[in-house]
Amino acid sequence: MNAHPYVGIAEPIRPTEPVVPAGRVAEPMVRFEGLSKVYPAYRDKPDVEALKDIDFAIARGSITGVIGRSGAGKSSLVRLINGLEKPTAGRVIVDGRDISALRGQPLRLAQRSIGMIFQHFNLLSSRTAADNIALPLEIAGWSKADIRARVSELLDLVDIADKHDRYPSELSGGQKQRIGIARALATRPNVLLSDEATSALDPQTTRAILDLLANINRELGVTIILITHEMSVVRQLAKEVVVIDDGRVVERGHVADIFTHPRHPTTQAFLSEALGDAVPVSLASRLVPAPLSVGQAVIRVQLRGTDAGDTLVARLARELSIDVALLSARIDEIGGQHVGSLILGIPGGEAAARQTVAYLAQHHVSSERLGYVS
Ligand SMILES: Nc1ncnc2c1ncn2[C@@H]1O[C@H](COP(=O)(O)OP(=O)(O)OP(=O)(O)O)[C@@H](O)[C@H]1O
Repeated sequence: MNAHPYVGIAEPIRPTEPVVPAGRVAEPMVRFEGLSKVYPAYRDKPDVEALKDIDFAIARGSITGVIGRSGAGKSSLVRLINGLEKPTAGRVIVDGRDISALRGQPLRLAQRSIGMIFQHFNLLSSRTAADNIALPLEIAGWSKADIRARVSELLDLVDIADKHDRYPSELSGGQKQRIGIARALATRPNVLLSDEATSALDPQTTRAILDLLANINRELGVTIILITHEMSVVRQLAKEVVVIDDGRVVERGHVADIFTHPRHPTTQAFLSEALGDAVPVSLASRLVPAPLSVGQAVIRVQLRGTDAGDTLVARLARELSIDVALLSARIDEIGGQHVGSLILGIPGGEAAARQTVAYLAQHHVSSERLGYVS
């Protein structure tokens, strides 16, 4: 029997050894308990501690983003959730069952209740869209008539009913990912693991796929775990976020809280990248480190969860009587709070620059002197 991770089954699996008594509403969909993963030394390569002491839970029906840089341990976490890897220590409980303890047929059955979507779609090029979606149903032994009905339902769900007979080579990236999503959902899994599923798509298609995933979560109640290195994906879709760095969970909580008040340097770096904190090239080329007799001090203001972002510059200018120049601005809203960065030009010499920095600090807004321009 084929053991592709995306393959599902027709009926809900009956747990053989439930860890938690049935009916416990609060039981999360996925729970990591003291989870560690070490890949043993190989030839001249030392041991790799890919995951260290992971302890957190993912609520049923939630959409959780797991974000981290390359090598942080995201793929290892995915492989531990769907039982393709065994933990070195600890365990992973999925839907009440310790998946890390399952082997053979019970493991294959459990894997079928976890849908997977991939960055490069992993469709079979020799099969049409409909036949790709049908594959897990064929493996699960559905009848031809049931498969036909279910495939047609799924094509409607992902909104590409007209592509039924098309081959992957005839489809766009977004359409291929829709097929991937339909295939992952074919057998009604409880959990959908998305492993960088939008990383190969353009921003507009990404948006459409994320909207589709949001609808699926809302309508089918499937728990979605989004593995990504892109903060924008987490921000658009997830309510909860887990930041992994060097195999450890370094921050975790509501997306709005974490991204408006990032504490760990990795989270701060994700935010800066997403918001484009970089100084515009035309400004950077004119910046000098020492004050000029005539010119402006250039100050970068970090808006992190302040609700006063929209009036801050106006108030600063009015209250300090300074002709503040707005040299660059990037403001976004996360959970109703302003997040972004402004680059201000402050004329009036050192005294005005110091006053500005003090004013911002008084209002709990952090700032940084970038230099001076004439
Ligand atoms: N099968 C393996 N054998 C040995 N080391 C591995 C194996 N798989 C992953 N690693 C190592 O474990 C660490 C975590 O890798 P992992 O692929 O989980 O990270 P990731 O966050 O998914 O990275 P990426 O975004 O680049 O895929 C890395 O140092 C990686 O080299």
